[in-house]
Amino acid sequence: MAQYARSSAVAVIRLCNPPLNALSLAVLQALEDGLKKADADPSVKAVMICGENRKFSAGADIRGFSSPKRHEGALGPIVSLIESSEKPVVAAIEGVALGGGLEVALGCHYRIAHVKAQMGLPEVTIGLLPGAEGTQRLPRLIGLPAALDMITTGKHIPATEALKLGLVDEIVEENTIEAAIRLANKVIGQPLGPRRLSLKPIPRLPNMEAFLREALVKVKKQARGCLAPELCFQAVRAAAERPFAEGVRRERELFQVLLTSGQARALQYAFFAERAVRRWDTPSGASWSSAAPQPVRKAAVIGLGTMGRGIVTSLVKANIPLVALEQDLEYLNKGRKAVMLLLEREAMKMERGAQALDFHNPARLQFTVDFDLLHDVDLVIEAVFENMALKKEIFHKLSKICKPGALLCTNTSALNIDEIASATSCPQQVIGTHFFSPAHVMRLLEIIYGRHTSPTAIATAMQLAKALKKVGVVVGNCFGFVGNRMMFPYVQQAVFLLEEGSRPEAVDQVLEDFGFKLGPFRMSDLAGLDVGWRSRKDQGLTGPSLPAGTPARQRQGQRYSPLPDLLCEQGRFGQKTGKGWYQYERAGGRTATPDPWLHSFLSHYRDTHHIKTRFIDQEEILERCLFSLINEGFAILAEGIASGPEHLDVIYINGYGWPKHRGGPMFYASTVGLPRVLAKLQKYSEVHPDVPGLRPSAFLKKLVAAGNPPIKEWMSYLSQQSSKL
Ligand SMILES: CCCCCCCC/C=C\C=C\CC(=O)SCCNC(=O)CCNC(=O)[C@H](O)C(C)(C)COP(=O)(O)OP(=O)(O)OC[C@H]1O[C@@H](n2cnc3c(N)ncnc32)[C@H](O)[C@@H]1OP(=O)(O)O
Repeated sequence: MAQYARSSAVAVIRLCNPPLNALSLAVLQALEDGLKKADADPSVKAVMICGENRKFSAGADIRGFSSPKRHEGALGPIVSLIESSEKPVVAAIEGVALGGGLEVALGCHYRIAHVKAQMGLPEVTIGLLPGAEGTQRLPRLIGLPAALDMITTGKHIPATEALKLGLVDEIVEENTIEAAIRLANKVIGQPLGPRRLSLKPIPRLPNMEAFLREALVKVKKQARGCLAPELCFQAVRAAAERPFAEGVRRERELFQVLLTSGQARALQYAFFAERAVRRWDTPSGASWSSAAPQPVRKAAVIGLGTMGRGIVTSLVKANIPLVALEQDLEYLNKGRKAVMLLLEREAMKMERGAQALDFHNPARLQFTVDFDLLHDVDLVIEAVFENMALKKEIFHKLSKICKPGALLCTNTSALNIDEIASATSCPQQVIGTHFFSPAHVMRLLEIIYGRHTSPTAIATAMQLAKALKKVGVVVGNCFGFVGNRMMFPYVQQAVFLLEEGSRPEAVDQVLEDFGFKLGPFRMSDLAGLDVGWRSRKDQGLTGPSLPAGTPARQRQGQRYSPLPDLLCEQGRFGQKTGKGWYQYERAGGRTATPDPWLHSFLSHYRDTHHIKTRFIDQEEILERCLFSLINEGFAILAEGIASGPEHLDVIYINGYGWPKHRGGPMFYASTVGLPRVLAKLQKYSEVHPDVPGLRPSAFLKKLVAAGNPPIKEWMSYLSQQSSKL
């Protein structure tokens, strides 16, 4: 748990808890023992603390926070013990020093870091605050503005920036341990008072009050209902306003509030869920543990519309040489211009700028209309618009032109992977890679295997997600896959609520108050209403192929709302046309304002169809939208389309703006309680028997009958499945 050794007069304490030396209670005990041993040994003149395997520490063991043991006071006293040592203590930071790990380093009298090390206090991202006096020491070391920024955002900073901020005393490119031992020997006998952060005053700001006021407004705005950032702020404010010991007391109180909060549980669940989905498997037995990815040395993207441009940008940022293909020169030039603009912007955001991206080099990024140039690529991502015939034509061509073994990916958001693969002679190499817009920003990559997709293809797509710094989630093939399939009943309920008397702004408000970045109507306006309209026309739900005499508000005996189709017929496609569910300042404008035209259009529509309007309260809006989405999630799990609830949650958090502090839809259902979700669905389903999305799924009923088991046991109620959580 921690090794104790000697390098002449320097005692070396090495934290050991692979892979990242998380601070479990055992590690902390061993650290304390080591410090006491060094203190008691008169031949020890200085101490050096480092971590096993060139990693300092990723902080407190997050799994430990859900245990009933008391641990809130476990680390703070040890950090104080380090600081009060009469022998100089040097931290040798390699790899990561995060959370409690950095707090240990802050207790040390000197900090030396490897140039590639990363530091941060990311507790806020798991619903906590740095509870081992970090909120009190960091502002004393690097000043209030920088400390507040690090603590309320949880960002990791590289060693070079840490040096500029004064967080570390020195950075080294070679052996950090040797450099730290040298430093420890050098400072033996020097006064330690000035190195004890708890004794330092906070550097004053010209107008502390105004700074804190403005900072709080910013923190609250960014938090969007998440509690931890504001409590982090309060702890740092205590550092600015109170003596050290009082600040520590305040930090402990606030830490305790967060530790027992539902939000912390949700965020910690989300942390492990994101890691659990990396261990993918399929019902046919393919698995991450046995499938090896193939290398992607060169890739191609077909189609330079909005999605294709973002995908190209992502691949260039990941340093993958690339061919970008369009159907003709006009589209190619338009696409090239847009891609270059995106890349210029990305380069400006990066530390080493455009040089690092190297996108002006045709050997790294080539634009073409010539399909034959795809003959030597390892992977192709097709990103043309959602049309099965067009996609099949392209895949047929690809299977003839590409080299054997090349991975053929389709960026479809709903279409059948098997049908696309049927156009090729190599269906085992065909896979869905569903990116989310904007593709160079959004973290989610939904990876869809078809009936014939090989384990190697899945492993390669997962490897690609990692290279693109995205979260890959492997799911099965069905209409809309996981994300959009769960979205359909949610959006459908939102539209039905309008028919029954609500307004877009009222529905959006409820869901945005819940924590979504955008409510369903603002989101549809952003995505473009025409996208769904085209899909509904292709499905024969609207448009010229609709059989004459079809009732306006029914399709195949089920309730249907033609409202979105009617808006599209009016040319209201959302932001792009300046009008949709809202009105905008101009076509392409982003500021949504309620539209009186839409309100009277809705009244007229309700009159035409003799719909009695009623007042719909917030609870009904929230429950009908969310529970129908969750209900679809249970159906997806029962069908084996996803191998666990964590997959659905990771998809929703990273691709659909679901508030992370609520843990994802399935985790949320577990916190509401499955009996309650079931009872509400039953109630709404009785009122709306023609809406299948409200009919409780058999799996949900089974779990309720089984006594509402915890989320990690759900899958065991389906034959043979086990949870990865
Ligand atoms: C019982 C607890 C006693 C402690 C008492 C403390 C008392 C309170 C006082 C202080 C409170 C301090 C609060 C904290 O320190 S909270 C922790 C803050 N740290 C973090 O949030 C960092 C979390 N880790 C990461 O962000 C990443 O792991 C990173 C370090 C960036 C590395 O990323 P990557 O290279 O992608 O590796 P993985 O994420 O896959 O990690 C590898 C496995 O390690 C597990 N892991 C990582 N960090 C922790 C951790 N802090 N605790 C437990 N486990 C951790 C991770 O889950 C991976 O394992 P697996 O694949 O099995 O899930």
